[in-house]
Amino acid sequence: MLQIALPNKGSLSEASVSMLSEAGYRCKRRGRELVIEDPDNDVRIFFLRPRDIAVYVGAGHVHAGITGRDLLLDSETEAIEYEPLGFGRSQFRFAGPIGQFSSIADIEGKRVAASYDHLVNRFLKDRGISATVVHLDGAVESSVQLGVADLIADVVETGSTLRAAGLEIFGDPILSSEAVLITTHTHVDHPALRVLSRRLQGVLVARRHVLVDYNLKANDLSLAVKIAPGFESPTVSPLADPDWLAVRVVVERDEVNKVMDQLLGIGAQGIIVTELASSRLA
Ligand SMILES: Nc1ncnc2c1ncn2[C@@H]1O[C@H](COP(=O)(O)OP(=O)(O)OP(=O)(O)O)[C@@H](O)[C@H]1O
Ligand SMILES: O=P(O)(O)OC[C@H]1O[C@H](OP(=O)(O)OP(=O)(O)O)[C@H](O)[C@@H]1O
Ligand SMILES: [Mg+2]
Repeated sequence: MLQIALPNKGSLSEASVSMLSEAGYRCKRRGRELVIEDPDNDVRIFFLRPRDIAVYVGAGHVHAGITGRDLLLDSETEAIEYEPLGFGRSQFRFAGPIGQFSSIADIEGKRVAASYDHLVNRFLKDRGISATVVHLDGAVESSVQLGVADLIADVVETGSTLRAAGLEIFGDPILSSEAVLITTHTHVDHPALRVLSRRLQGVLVARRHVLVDYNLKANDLSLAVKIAPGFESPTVSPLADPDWLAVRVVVERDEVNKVMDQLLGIGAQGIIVTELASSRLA
């Protein structure tokens, strides 16, 4: 039975459950259940603190998990990134009071507040900078105002928490993070992990694409295929009127409005867009 760990709270929690549900696993909690059995898929799901997931997976007791790349790297365990999952994107960055820091070199000799101490210590060591990392559990942005640190290193998404604390980012990002599927070298070839990964990829591809249907004069088909070639080739069906065709094609979500404008430009009619629920396209 494949054992999977999901975040029980925090920014990645809801999105992890949604993604696994869309991939066909039973993982919606009715109350505060810590473990859910999914006998149909031969899977057991554990809800654990986001920071602890790499620890359990790294120790080999749980075969796989979803956590942030930043938490994985900070954990310094045996856990490895299996694949990125395209949500929970953030950057891990240094920030200080406005106007006081401009480059990483300015950190020398200063106190850096962080919850991700290993990540920060490694980054500074690699650059030959010595500084004191002050460990805090959260709300790191308040540490400068309250006098326990000169600057911080923390997760930044919109930047609004930083701004509210009178801080600004400086220097290169320490890390670009997102939710990742993790495992260990021991379990990397587990057949059920392969199935999980294929299903998650199916959800990811479906999220990135939409289905476009339209009618077109048969003579214009080659122009339409140039505009939207699809994964392999569009599906073309005859209409009752022999001069016209019905075309169905998969299009990247980000491109769909441009594609519809161009199809309209070559005379396509009745263009409609449909969401994909899941896929096995790639
Ligand atoms: N605002 C955010 N936007 C995107 N991802 C975030 C954000 N805040 C945290 N994360 C990501 O979520 C993970 C950490 O989860 P989070 O901070 O929500 O949980 P936590 O800190 O353990 O919980 P809590 O903050 O309640 O103690 C990290 O991988 C981080 O990159
Ligand atoms: O750039 P923003 O969109 O403002 O988001 C970043 C903030 O979100 C996270 O805090 P979280 O809610 O996890 O609280 P915590 O610091 O107590 O962990 C992170 O630690 C930052 O404080
Ligand atoms: Mg947090």
